Amino acid sequence: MRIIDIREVTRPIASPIRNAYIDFSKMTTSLVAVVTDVIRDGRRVVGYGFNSNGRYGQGGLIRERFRDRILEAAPESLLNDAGDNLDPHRVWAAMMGNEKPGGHGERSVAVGTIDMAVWDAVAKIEEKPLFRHLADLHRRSADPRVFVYAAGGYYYPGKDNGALRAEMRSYLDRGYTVVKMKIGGAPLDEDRARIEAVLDEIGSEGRLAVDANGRFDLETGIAYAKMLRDYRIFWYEEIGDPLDYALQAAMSEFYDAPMATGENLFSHQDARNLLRYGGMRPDRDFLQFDCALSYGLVEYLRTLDVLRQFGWSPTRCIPHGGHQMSLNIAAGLGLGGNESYPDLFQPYGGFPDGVAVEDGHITMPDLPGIGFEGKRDLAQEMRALAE
Ligand SMILES: O=C([O-])CC(=O)C(=O)O
Ligand SMILES: [Mg+2]
Repeated sequence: MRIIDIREVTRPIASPIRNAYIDFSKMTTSLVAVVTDVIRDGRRVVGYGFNSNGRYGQGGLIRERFRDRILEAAPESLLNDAGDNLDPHRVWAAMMGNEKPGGHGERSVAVGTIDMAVWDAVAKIEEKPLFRHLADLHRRSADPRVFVYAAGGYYYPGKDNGALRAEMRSYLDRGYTVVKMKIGGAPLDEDRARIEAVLDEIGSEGRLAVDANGRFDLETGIAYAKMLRDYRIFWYEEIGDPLDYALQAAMSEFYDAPMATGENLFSHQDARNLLRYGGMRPDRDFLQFDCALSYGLVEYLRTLDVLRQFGWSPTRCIPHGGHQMSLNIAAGLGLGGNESYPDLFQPYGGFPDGVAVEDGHITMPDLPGIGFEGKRDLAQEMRALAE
């Protein structure tokens, strides 16, 4: 068996929203297809992947470097020992030939996108849901019930606190128990009023997380920490620059309640530095590394090894990104849950059709691969690329 083609198309996932750092008016994603010569159920097996929001499509890098390295490798060098399936670790090594260490920037997004498609193909060839394949590989039992929270609460033109409240109410109505909103894109007093409006709306029906998207310097981060201490916030996310570990460490002197970060760390080495130097607390904080932005699941497995070395449980991981790949990792390898954007970044985010959120959890259906084919609008885009 072999990979016969890798296709990429860059698609818009634009919307008029804004966080404390960027707007999404020109946001794109790379949709990738890894086409194999394997037939299952009378159809050619094609694995699909895409990058999550926040970084842009990576067509240039994929076409100039990573695609060709895989297609030019000896096909048998990409297979597992039994020769009956792809080995994602060997495909990853082929992609990363002639790449120096460090500099985990956009490259990690291109590789993560292809890696997602490779794992999708592997699980389809195994004729299993990816989460069951991962649990089997790691000799664990899968738990198809996964915690999910609703991310939104963006700034957008003309949005007042009434609209913000209605948005959060709609998430509770759809079964979520934790909702997230942006902070740091308005003056502190205005953000305090936004937070109070949301807390008033959700009452005891849900919990609120807040996300500063790396906007604050230490002084502002502390000012917000002092304000947030007045409320029972689910977590205080990405306070300062993602690589400023000293700032993150200092924050724990001012903020006892849970903090979260990691969506803009793109390698296990960066994750290790966060755990070494960031003062993160394994009994309460959350880690949000997103495989689709950070060299894929092959690298994420190394990150999970780093966590273990530092005494962290995988249950502290609730990845950024809202895609089904991380849902599979959560269900297969015991992460604490996954992000969800109920109203954004469609058709890429979300769950297979018919999967409902109940009491803040979804239950993964048994679909082959990552499960993209269970989501009609997404499957349509995917098949248009490769089938
Ligand atoms: O607004 C963004 O860039 C997305 C984000 O931080 C999140 O989902 O936590
Ligand atoms: Mg975030």
